[in-house]
Amino acid sequence: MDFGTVDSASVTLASCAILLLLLTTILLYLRVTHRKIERLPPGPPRWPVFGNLLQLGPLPHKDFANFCEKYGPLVYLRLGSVDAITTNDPEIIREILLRQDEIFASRPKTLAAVHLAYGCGDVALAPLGPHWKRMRRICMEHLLTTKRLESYAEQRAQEARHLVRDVWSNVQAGEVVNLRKLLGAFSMNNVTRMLLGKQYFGVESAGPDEAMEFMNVTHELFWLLGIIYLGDYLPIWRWLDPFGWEKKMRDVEKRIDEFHMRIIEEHRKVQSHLEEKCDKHDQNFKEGTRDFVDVLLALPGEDGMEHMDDTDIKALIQDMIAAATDTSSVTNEWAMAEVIKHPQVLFKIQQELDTVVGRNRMVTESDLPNLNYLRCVVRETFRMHPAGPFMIPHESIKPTQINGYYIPAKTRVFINTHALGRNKKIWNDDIDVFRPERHEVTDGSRVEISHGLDFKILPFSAGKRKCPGAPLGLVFVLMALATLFHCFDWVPPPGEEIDTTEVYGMTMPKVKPLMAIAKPRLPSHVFLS
Ligand code: HEM
Repeated sequence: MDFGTVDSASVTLASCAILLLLLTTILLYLRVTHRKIERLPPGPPRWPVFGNLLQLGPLPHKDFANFCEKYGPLVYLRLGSVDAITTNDPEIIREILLRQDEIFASRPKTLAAVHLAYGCGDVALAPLGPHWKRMRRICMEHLLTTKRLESYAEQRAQEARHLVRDVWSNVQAGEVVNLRKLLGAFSMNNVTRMLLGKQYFGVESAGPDEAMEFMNVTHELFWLLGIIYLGDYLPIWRWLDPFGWEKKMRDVEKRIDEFHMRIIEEHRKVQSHLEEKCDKHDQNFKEGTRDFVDVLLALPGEDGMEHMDDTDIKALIQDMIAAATDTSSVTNEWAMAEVIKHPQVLFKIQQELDTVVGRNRMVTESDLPNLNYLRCVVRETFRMHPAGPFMIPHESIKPTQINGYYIPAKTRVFINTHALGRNKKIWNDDIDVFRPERHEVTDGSRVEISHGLDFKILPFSAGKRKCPGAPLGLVFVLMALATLFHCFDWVPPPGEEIDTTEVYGMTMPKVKPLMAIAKPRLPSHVFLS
């Protein structure tokens, strides 16, 4: 044995290890001193390892709002191993979403995003980069175009009539109306008809087994996307996974994928049948009443591929279902709850509807721009009950500064829209009062339901990541509300008050489903037409 050779090998190995240790120490030291030199925004004191995680309760948007109250409009938090900032201030929001959009328009790679959005291969949860750009362009240029959305107008009108018919049958049976159930079905049917060419609720639905499976799996998907999973902040939590949430994510991922795959296969079968029957270049075959899956199946793929990858199609469909259904139905339920709680608001909405629409026909989409008071009601609903309290969290891609404070790369950004709507510096003191009149305009112009120049409300966000479905989302909201307030009078069930306690999640609904009594207010021929 050559002891000399062994010795020199161990010496080299030991030197490498020491060098590595030294380098790591220097890097860590530089990182810490850099942070000390570069002033982080103020924030609550932090615990070792957990940071501020232990200071968060079941309603984190309220905890974050309290931090802003105490430490100022821009607050730094350490959530386990993750840097985070939160704000409820219009100027700082504008800085993040517009002036520094290039830096803050990415998304954190959370475990829910990895498992439930095809490895972040969708639009909404994808990090900033060429894939997100391509998927968003497909949404804007092929799915959510004005022309395509107009082609579904008749389907939407049918769903509005279904909604009225469902309430009407509750009235005939002397039953209390479960508005959560009906508004959920209205949004879901509108979305699935447009996306998949199917309805899952009502008389012409796709069949009870498929509808039930779809309902169960989407319900679990929404819940998992909404939870704050500690494994995203404390890597050790993932080894333990004490509540089995990561296992649940993998289970839902599998079931959703099987569901989407079945839908794609069904569409392929129908398409090849149609191709056999008619000329491929026939305009009717090309345009017909194509749903989103048909459109996506006909698009070319990347790098000269004839068709889009199935995974990309599934990721897009998944995104649209998640982004379009709960957002609109939760907003509708809140608006109905607040209006039923405030009969004087209901009275003013109905006065406007009687002037614009009259009492001899149903509301149509062309009436919606003329309902300025109802538009104020929707703005006020978004102020008090934004669909998602933190929208979808953003992430910074490189270090930057806001108001002279250092913001490290990969900082998670929680824009607190719930607290923005209750920020006393921008709203009057009556922030907890539902008062649509605060949004009224005096120059006769149309009330806009967007962030506007002042960023006082932020229903659909702004900048690169702003909601691409905002015009459609607004039609879902305005159409359901205008129809229900026009056709019926509404009161709470006898002896009950409307409860407005909320539960935290990706969207934030009322704890209890909204129940109310409806009374028809139009002549019966309008209902029967
Ligand atoms: C009332 C209804 C709706 C509300 C309140 C709403 C609100 C939002 C918000 C706040 C965001 C996050 C923006 C950000 O992170 O900065 C978002 C993103 C998104 N929304 Fe909507 N939305 C609604 C309806 C819809 C509809 C109908 C669709 C499509 C059919 C849609 C598709 C999307 C998509 C794809 C994104 C992700 C955009 C991206 O990350 O690039 N939304 N929406």
